[in-house]
Amino acid sequence: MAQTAKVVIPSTKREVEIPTGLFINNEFVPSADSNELIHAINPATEEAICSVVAGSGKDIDLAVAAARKAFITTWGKNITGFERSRLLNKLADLIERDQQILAEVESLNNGKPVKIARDFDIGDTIQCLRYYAGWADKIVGQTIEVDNQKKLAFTRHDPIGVCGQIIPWNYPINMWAWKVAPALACGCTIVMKPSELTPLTALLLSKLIAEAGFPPGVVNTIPSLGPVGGAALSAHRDVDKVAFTGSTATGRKIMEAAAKSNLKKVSLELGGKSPQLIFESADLDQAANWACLGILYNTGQDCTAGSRLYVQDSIYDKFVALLVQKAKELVIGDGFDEKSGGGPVVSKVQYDKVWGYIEDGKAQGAKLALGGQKRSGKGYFVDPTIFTDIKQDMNIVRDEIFGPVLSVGGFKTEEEAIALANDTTYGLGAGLHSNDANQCMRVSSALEAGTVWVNQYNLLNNNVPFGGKKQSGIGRELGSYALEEYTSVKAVHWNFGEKLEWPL
Ligand SMILES: NC(=O)C1=CN([C@@H]2O[C@H](COP(=O)(O)OP(=O)(O)OC[C@H]3O[C@@H](n4cnc5c(N)ncnc54)[C@H](O)[C@@H]3O)[C@@H](O)[C@H]2O)C=CC1
Ligand code: BAL
Repeated sequence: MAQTAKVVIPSTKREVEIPTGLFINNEFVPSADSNELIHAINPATEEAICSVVAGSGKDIDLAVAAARKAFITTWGKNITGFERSRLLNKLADLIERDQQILAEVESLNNGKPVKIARDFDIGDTIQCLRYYAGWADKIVGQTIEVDNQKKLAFTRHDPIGVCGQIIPWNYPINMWAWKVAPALACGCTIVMKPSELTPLTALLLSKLIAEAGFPPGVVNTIPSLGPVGGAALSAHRDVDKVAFTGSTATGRKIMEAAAKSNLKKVSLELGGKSPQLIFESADLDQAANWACLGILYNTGQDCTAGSRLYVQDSIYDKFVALLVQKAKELVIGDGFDEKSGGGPVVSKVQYDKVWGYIEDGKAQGAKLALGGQKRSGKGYFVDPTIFTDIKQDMNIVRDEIFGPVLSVGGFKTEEEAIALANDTTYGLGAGLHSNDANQCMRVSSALEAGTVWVNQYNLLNNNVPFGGKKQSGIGRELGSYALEEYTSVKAVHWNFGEKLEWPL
C-alpha cells in the first residue's frame, strides 16, 4: 500500500498527508510479514478516513530492537540531559506549529470538537513536553554519607531502558504526550502502540519526532491490534517497562504478561467510577457546572468521568433541576461544527456499550431525568443522559460506562456520603463541593481516590501527579512522580579508606 494517505478535512477542505506505515528508526516502513490493515473511521459520519498498516508481533520485535540499539548508542546514557531537553522543546515547538492540522485530524478520527482538541488536548500536550524538557537536565541522585573517614555511597537515577507504551483512543495526542515526555526526559527509548481506533495523530507526531532531530530508534510507533501488538509488547523479554492507559481488564492482562515474561516494570492507568458529592453549603450553580464538566467532558469518555453524583437530601430536588437544565445546554454534534461542545463516542462498539447501559438503567428501575433517547441518522451520538433514584447495585452505578451517562443519588449525612462514594472497586477520581472548609478537609482525606477535586472537577496539571488506587491503577503519571516510573535507582558504594582484614 502507499506510504501516505491524502485525507481531506471536511470543514476547510484542506488536504493532509498522513503517513500510513510503521515508524521504526525514523522511517515509515511496511510490515515485515503481514498485510493486515487498520481502518480509521470518522465516528461522526461512520465513513472510512484511510487505512494504516497493522503491525505484527514480528514488527514489535523489530521496533524493540531499534529502540534497544538507540538506547545503548545514541540515547540512554550517551546523551546529556541538556540535549534531551533541547529536543523535547523542539518537539513542543513543532506541535505548536502544527496544532491546527493535528486538531483537525484528531477530531476526524476521534470525533471530539476541533477547538477542544486544539485548545485543551494539544495545548496541554505542548505544556507537558515543555514541563518534562525542564526536568531532563535535573534528574539527579543523592550522595549518602556512610562513614566520613572511609566510605560514602551515591545513587544514580538511570533510565530504565526500552519502554512499551500502550495508549487509548479517548485522548490520543494527550496520552501520547503523558507517556513520551517523561520517558524521553529520563533517557528511555520507546515503542509506542496507539489505539487501533485512533492511530492517525500518533503517526503525524512520529513524523515530527524525526523532524525535531531525535536519533533513529528513540521513538518507534507500531499501530496494531491490542491482542497482537499490545500483547507482544507486554510479553516481550527485551522491554524493560510497559506503561498503559485503558481498561482494567486489559491492565490485568498486561500485568500478567509482564509477570510471566521478564517481570518488567508496569504502570497502569485504568478505569474508574468516580463520585462527586454535593453538600448543602456548596455554591450550587458552580457545583452544577463542575458536575456537568465531570460527566460530559469528552462525551464522558474520560477515566475520571464523575459518573456517580450524590447530593445532600436538603438540596436534592433543587440541585437536580439545575443540573438537568445545564446538561441540556451542551451541544453534542460533529466535531467540525463550531457549535459542538462534545462529539460522538468513538466507535460503534463504544456506542453499543453505552446504549446497553442506558437500557440496563431503565430496566433496573432508575428514573430518567434527561436523555435516554437514540437519535436517528448517522454518527455515534449519545446525548447527555441523567438517571436519578439509583441503587448501589445497579449496573449503571457499579460499572464504568465511558459515555455521557450520570447516576444521581441522595445522602443525609457526611458519613453516608463518604460510604457511598467509596463503595466501588475503583479509586481514580472523586470530587466534593462544599463551602465548609473543615468538611472539605475531612472528606478529601476520607475519599479513596488518587485524585480528589474540591470545588472543581476534572482539571489536571502537568506538575501534579495523577493515578489510581484500588483497581484504577498502579503508579503515577505527571509531575516529578512520573520520573520514578522511567528510572531505575542504582546505589554505588565507594570505599576510600577501609582496609579489609582477611580472613574474617
Ligand atoms: N482509563 C482510560 O482512560 C480508558 C478506559 N477505557 C475503558 O475500556 C473500555 C473498553 O475500551 P477498549 O478500547 O477496548 O480498551 P482497552 O483497554 O482494551 O484498550 C486500550 C489500549 O489497550 C490495547 N490493548 C487491548 N488489548 C490488549 C492486550 N491484550 N494487551 C495489551 N494491550 C491491549 C488497545 O489496543 C489500546 O491501545 C471502555 O469502554 C472504557 O470503559 C478505554 C480507554 C481508555
Ligand atoms: N483524563 C485523563 C486521562 C484519561 O481519561 O485517560
